[in-house]
Amino acid sequence: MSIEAGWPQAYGRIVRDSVESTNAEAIRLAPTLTQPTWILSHHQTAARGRSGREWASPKGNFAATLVMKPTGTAGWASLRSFMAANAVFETLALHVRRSRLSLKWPNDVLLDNGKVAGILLESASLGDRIEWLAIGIGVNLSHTPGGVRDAAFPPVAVGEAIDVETFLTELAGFYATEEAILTEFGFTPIREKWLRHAARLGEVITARTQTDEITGRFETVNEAGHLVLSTPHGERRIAAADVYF
Ligand SMILES: O=C(O)CCCC[C@@H]1SC[C@@H]2NC(=O)N[C@@H]21
Repeated sequence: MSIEAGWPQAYGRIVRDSVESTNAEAIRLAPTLTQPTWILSHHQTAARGRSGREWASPKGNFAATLVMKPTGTAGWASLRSFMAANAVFETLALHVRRSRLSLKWPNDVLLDNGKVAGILLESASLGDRIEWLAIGIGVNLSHTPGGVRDAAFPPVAVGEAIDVETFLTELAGFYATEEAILTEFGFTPIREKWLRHAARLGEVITARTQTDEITGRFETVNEAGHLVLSTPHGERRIAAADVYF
Protein backbone atom coordinates (compact mmCIF):
# COMPACT_ATOMS: atom_id res chain seq x y z
CA MET A 1 0.00 0.00 0.00
CA SER A 2 1.72 3.21 -1.13
CA ILE A 3 0.12 6.47 -0.15
CA GLU A 4 0.79 9.34 -2.56
CA ALA A 5 0.74 13.12 -2.13
CA GLY A 6 -2.79 14.49 -1.89
CA TRP A 7 -4.18 11.41 -0.19
CA PRO A 8 -6.48 12.41 2.69
CA GLN A 9 -5.12 11.61 6.12
CA ALA A 10 -7.14 9.15 8.19
CA TYR A 11 -8.18 7.07 5.17
CA GLY A 12 -6.55 3.75 4.31
CA ARG A 13 -6.03 2.50 0.76
CA ILE A 14 -5.82 -1.04 -0.61
CA VAL A 15 -5.17 -1.71 -4.30
CA ARG A 16 -5.85 -5.08 -5.94
CA ASP A 17 -5.34 -6.31 -9.51
CA SER A 18 -8.55 -8.32 -9.65
CA VAL A 19 -11.33 -9.20 -7.21
CA GLU A 20 -14.86 -10.50 -7.62
CA SER A 21 -16.31 -7.26 -6.33
CA THR A 22 -14.72 -4.45 -4.33
CA ASN A 23 -17.94 -4.32 -2.27
CA ALA A 24 -17.61 -8.03 -1.45
CA GLU A 25 -13.93 -7.45 -0.58
CA ALA A 26 -14.86 -4.49 1.61
CA ILE A 27 -17.46 -6.52 3.49
CA ARG A 28 -14.95 -9.35 3.99
CA LEU A 29 -12.30 -6.96 5.34
CA ALA A 30 -14.63 -4.70 7.38
CA PRO A 31 -14.14 -6.51 10.72
CA THR A 32 -10.35 -6.11 10.51
CA LEU A 33 -10.19 -2.44 9.49
CA THR A 34 -9.38 0.27 12.01
CA GLN A 35 -9.94 3.29 9.75
CA PRO A 36 -12.19 4.17 6.78
CA THR A 37 -10.50 2.44 3.85
CA TRP A 38 -10.74 2.69 0.07
CA ILE A 39 -10.41 -0.61 -1.80
CA LEU A 40 -9.60 -0.18 -5.48
CA SER A 41 -9.44 -3.01 -7.98
CA HIS A 42 -8.19 -2.71 -11.55
CA HIS A 43 -10.66 -5.39 -12.59
CA GLN A 44 -13.75 -7.06 -11.09
CA THR A 45 -15.05 -10.45 -12.16
CA ALA A 46 -18.48 -10.28 -10.49
CA ALA A 47 -19.23 -6.63 -9.85
CA ARG A 48 -22.68 -5.89 -8.56
CA GLY A 49 -25.04 -3.03 -9.32
CA ARG A 50 -28.22 -1.74 -7.70
CA SER A 51 -31.32 -3.96 -7.49
CA GLY A 52 -29.29 -7.14 -8.10
CA ARG A 53 -28.09 -6.00 -11.53
CA GLU A 54 -24.65 -6.84 -12.87
CA TRP A 55 -22.06 -4.13 -13.41
CA ALA A 56 -19.44 -4.49 -16.14
CA SER A 57 -16.01 -3.67 -14.76
CA PRO A 58 -13.23 -4.04 -17.35
CA LYS A 59 -9.65 -2.94 -16.77
CA GLY A 60 -9.37 0.78 -17.49
CA ASN A 61 -12.65 1.64 -15.77
CA PHE A 62 -12.74 2.79 -12.16
CA ALA A 63 -14.00 0.43 -9.44
CA ALA A 64 -13.55 1.12 -5.75
CA THR A 65 -15.36 0.81 -2.44
CA LEU A 66 -15.02 2.96 0.64
CA VAL A 67 -15.72 0.89 3.74
CA MET A 68 -16.29 2.59 7.07
CA LYS A 69 -17.96 2.21 10.44
CA PRO A 70 -20.01 5.40 10.72
CA THR A 71 -21.76 6.53 13.86
CA GLY A 72 -25.49 7.24 13.79
CA THR A 73 -28.47 5.42 12.38
CA ALA A 74 -28.67 3.47 9.12
CA GLY A 75 -30.83 6.24 7.62
CA TRP A 76 -28.22 8.86 8.45
CA ALA A 77 -25.42 6.65 7.09
CA SER A 78 -27.27 6.17 3.80
CA LEU A 79 -27.11 9.94 3.12
CA ARG A 80 -23.51 9.23 2.19
CA SER A 81 -24.73 8.13 -1.24
CA PHE A 82 -25.29 11.84 -2.00
CA MET A 83 -21.82 12.66 -0.67
CA ALA A 84 -20.33 10.01 -2.92
CA ALA A 85 -22.29 11.34 -5.90
CA ASN A 86 -21.08 14.91 -5.18
CA ALA A 87 -17.50 13.66 -4.91
CA VAL A 88 -17.72 11.66 -8.16
CA PHE A 89 -19.21 14.72 -9.88
CA GLU A 90 -16.31 16.94 -8.73
CA THR A 91 -13.72 14.33 -9.69
CA LEU A 92 -15.17 13.89 -13.17
CA ALA A 93 -15.31 17.67 -13.54
CA LEU A 94 -11.49 17.65 -13.39
CA HIS A 95 -11.54 15.63 -16.61
CA VAL A 96 -14.60 16.79 -18.61
CA ARG A 97 -16.53 20.06 -18.86
CA ARG A 98 -18.81 20.44 -15.79
CA SER A 99 -21.76 21.42 -17.96
CA ARG A 100 -21.75 17.90 -19.47
CA LEU A 101 -22.31 16.34 -16.03
CA SER A 102 -25.48 15.96 -13.97
CA LEU A 103 -26.82 13.88 -11.09
CA LYS A 104 -29.80 11.55 -11.22
CA TRP A 105 -31.56 10.59 -8.02
CA PRO A 106 -30.65 8.68 -6.00
CA ASN A 107 -27.00 8.49 -6.98
CA ASP A 108 -26.17 8.09 -10.65
CA VAL A 109 -23.81 10.45 -12.42
CA LEU A 110 -24.72 11.30 -16.01
CA LEU A 111 -22.41 12.50 -18.77
CA ASP A 112 -24.30 14.01 -21.73
CA ASN A 113 -27.40 12.29 -20.24
CA GLY A 114 -25.86 8.79 -20.37
CA LYS A 115 -24.86 6.90 -17.23
CA VAL A 116 -21.15 7.31 -16.60
CA ALA A 117 -21.05 6.28 -12.93
CA GLY A 118 -23.07 4.22 -10.49
CA ILE A 119 -22.96 3.94 -6.71
CA LEU A 120 -24.02 0.97 -4.61
CA LEU A 121 -24.35 1.24 -0.84
CA GLU A 122 -24.39 -1.91 1.26
CA SER A 123 -24.47 -2.01 5.05
CA ALA A 124 -25.10 -4.15 8.10
CA SER A 125 -26.83 -2.94 11.24
CA LEU A 126 -27.31 -4.26 14.73
CA GLY A 127 -30.61 -2.78 15.87
CA ASP A 128 -30.36 0.88 14.95
CA ARG A 129 -26.55 0.89 15.11
CA ILE A 130 -24.70 0.53 11.84
CA GLU A 131 -21.84 -1.98 11.93
CA TRP A 132 -20.27 -1.17 8.58
CA LEU A 133 -21.10 0.73 5.43
CA ALA A 134 -19.65 -0.04 2.00
CA ILE A 135 -19.91 2.67 -0.67
CA GLY A 136 -19.11 1.05 -4.01
CA ILE A 137 -18.37 3.35 -6.94
CA GLY A 138 -17.98 2.39 -10.58
CA VAL A 139 -17.03 4.95 -13.24
CA ASN A 140 -16.79 4.19 -16.94
CA LEU A 141 -13.51 5.92 -17.70
CA SER A 142 -12.00 4.12 -20.71
CA HIS A 143 -14.70 1.69 -21.80
CA THR A 144 -18.42 1.91 -22.48
CA PRO A 145 -19.89 -1.35 -21.18
CA GLY A 146 -21.72 -3.32 -23.85
CA GLY A 147 -25.27 -4.65 -23.45
CA VAL A 148 -27.53 -1.70 -22.73
CA ARG A 149 -29.36 -2.58 -19.51
CA ASP A 150 -31.29 0.64 -19.16
CA ALA A 151 -32.29 2.05 -22.53
CA ALA A 152 -33.34 5.36 -20.92
CA PHE A 153 -29.80 5.92 -19.64
CA PRO A 154 -27.38 4.05 -21.90
CA PRO A 155 -23.93 3.61 -20.40
CA VAL A 156 -21.36 6.10 -21.65
CA ALA A 157 -17.65 6.47 -20.93
CA VAL A 158 -15.39 9.46 -20.48
CA GLY A 159 -13.37 7.87 -23.26
CA GLU A 160 -9.96 8.82 -21.93
CA ALA A 161 -7.26 6.65 -20.42
CA ILE A 162 -7.35 8.24 -16.96
CA ASP A 163 -5.12 6.47 -14.44
CA VAL A 164 -7.51 4.82 -11.96
CA GLU A 165 -5.17 5.28 -9.00
CA THR A 166 -4.91 9.00 -9.73
CA PHE A 167 -8.70 9.14 -10.07
CA LEU A 168 -8.98 7.46 -6.65
CA THR A 169 -6.70 10.05 -5.02
CA GLU A 170 -8.79 12.86 -6.49
CA LEU A 171 -12.06 11.20 -5.48
CA ALA A 172 -10.86 10.39 -1.96
CA GLY A 173 -9.95 14.06 -1.47
CA PHE A 174 -13.36 15.30 -2.58
CA TYR A 175 -15.09 12.63 -0.49
CA ALA A 176 -13.11 13.58 2.64
CA THR A 177 -14.31 17.17 2.14
CA GLU A 178 -17.93 15.94 2.04
CA GLU A 179 -17.37 14.09 5.34
CA ALA A 180 -15.93 17.25 6.90
CA ILE A 181 -19.00 19.21 5.72
CA LEU A 182 -21.36 16.57 7.16
CA THR A 183 -19.58 16.66 10.51
CA GLU A 184 -19.56 20.45 10.74
CA PHE A 185 -22.83 21.51 9.08
CA GLY A 186 -24.98 18.38 8.66
CA PHE A 187 -26.71 17.17 5.51
CA THR A 188 -28.23 20.49 4.36
CA PRO A 189 -25.24 21.87 2.39
CA ILE A 190 -24.58 18.44 0.88
CA ARG A 191 -28.19 18.19 -0.26
CA GLU A 192 -28.04 21.75 -1.64
CA LYS A 193 -24.87 20.98 -3.58
CA TRP A 194 -26.44 17.79 -4.97
CA LEU A 195 -29.57 19.74 -6.02
CA ARG A 196 -27.46 22.33 -7.87
CA HIS A 197 -26.35 19.56 -10.23
CA ALA A 198 -29.59 17.56 -10.31
CA ALA A 199 -30.90 16.54 -13.71
CA ARG A 200 -34.53 17.54 -14.46
CA LEU A 201 -35.20 19.42 -11.22
CA GLY A 202 -38.58 21.16 -11.62
CA GLU A 203 -39.58 18.92 -14.53
CA VAL A 204 -41.99 16.01 -14.73
CA ILE A 205 -40.26 12.67 -14.12
CA THR A 206 -41.36 9.12 -13.33
CA ALA A 207 -40.24 7.05 -10.34
CA ARG A 208 -40.74 3.29 -10.47
CA THR A 209 -40.75 1.61 -7.07
CA GLN A 210 -41.09 -2.15 -6.59
CA THR A 211 -44.86 -1.79 -6.47
CA ASP A 212 -45.76 1.50 -8.05
CA GLU A 213 -45.09 4.01 -10.81
CA ILE A 214 -45.38 7.66 -9.80
CA THR A 215 -45.18 10.56 -12.24
CA GLY A 216 -44.90 14.09 -10.94
CA ARG A 217 -42.93 17.30 -10.83
CA PHE A 218 -39.47 16.80 -9.30
CA GLU A 219 -39.68 19.34 -6.44
CA THR A 220 -36.64 18.50 -4.35
CA VAL A 221 -34.76 15.92 -2.33
CA ASN A 222 -35.69 16.28 1.33
CA GLU A 223 -33.53 16.12 4.47
CA ALA A 224 -34.01 12.33 4.58
CA GLY A 225 -32.67 12.01 1.02
CA HIS A 226 -36.13 11.10 -0.29
CA LEU A 227 -37.29 12.15 -3.74
CA VAL A 228 -40.19 14.63 -3.50
CA LEU A 229 -42.65 14.69 -6.42
CA SER A 230 -45.78 16.80 -6.66
CA THR A 231 -48.50 14.82 -8.36
CA PRO A 232 -52.19 15.50 -9.11
CA HIS A 233 -52.90 13.44 -5.94
CA GLY A 234 -50.61 15.49 -3.72
CA GLU A 235 -46.98 15.36 -2.67
CA ARG A 236 -45.20 12.00 -2.73
CA ARG A 237 -41.97 11.29 -0.86
CA ILE A 238 -40.14 8.33 -2.29
CA ALA A 239 -37.39 6.47 -0.41
CA ALA A 240 -36.28 4.05 -3.14
CA ALA A 241 -37.05 3.85 -6.85
CA ASP A 242 -35.59 3.98 -10.33
CA VAL A 243 -36.16 7.31 -12.01
CA TYR A 244 -37.01 7.93 -15.68
CA PHE A 245 -37.18 11.24 -17.51
O1 LIG B 1 -26.14 -0.13 -10.35
C1 LIG B 1 -25.46 0.86 -10.09
O2 LIG B 1 -25.67 1.94 -10.62
C2 LIG B 1 -24.36 0.76 -9.07
C3 LIG B 1 -23.10 0.20 -9.66
C4 LIG B 1 -21.98 0.10 -8.64
C5 LIG B 1 -20.75 -0.57 -9.21
C6 LIG B 1 -19.59 -0.47 -8.27
S1 LIG B 1 -18.06 -0.91 -9.03
C7 LIG B 1 -17.29 -0.90 -7.48
C8 LIG B 1 -18.23 -1.52 -6.49
N1 LIG B 1 -18.10 -2.96 -6.49
C9 LIG B 1 -19.20 -3.59 -6.91
O3 LIG B 1 -19.34 -4.82 -6.99
N2 LIG B 1 -20.12 -2.67 -7.24
C10 LIG B 1 -19.67 -1.32 -7.01
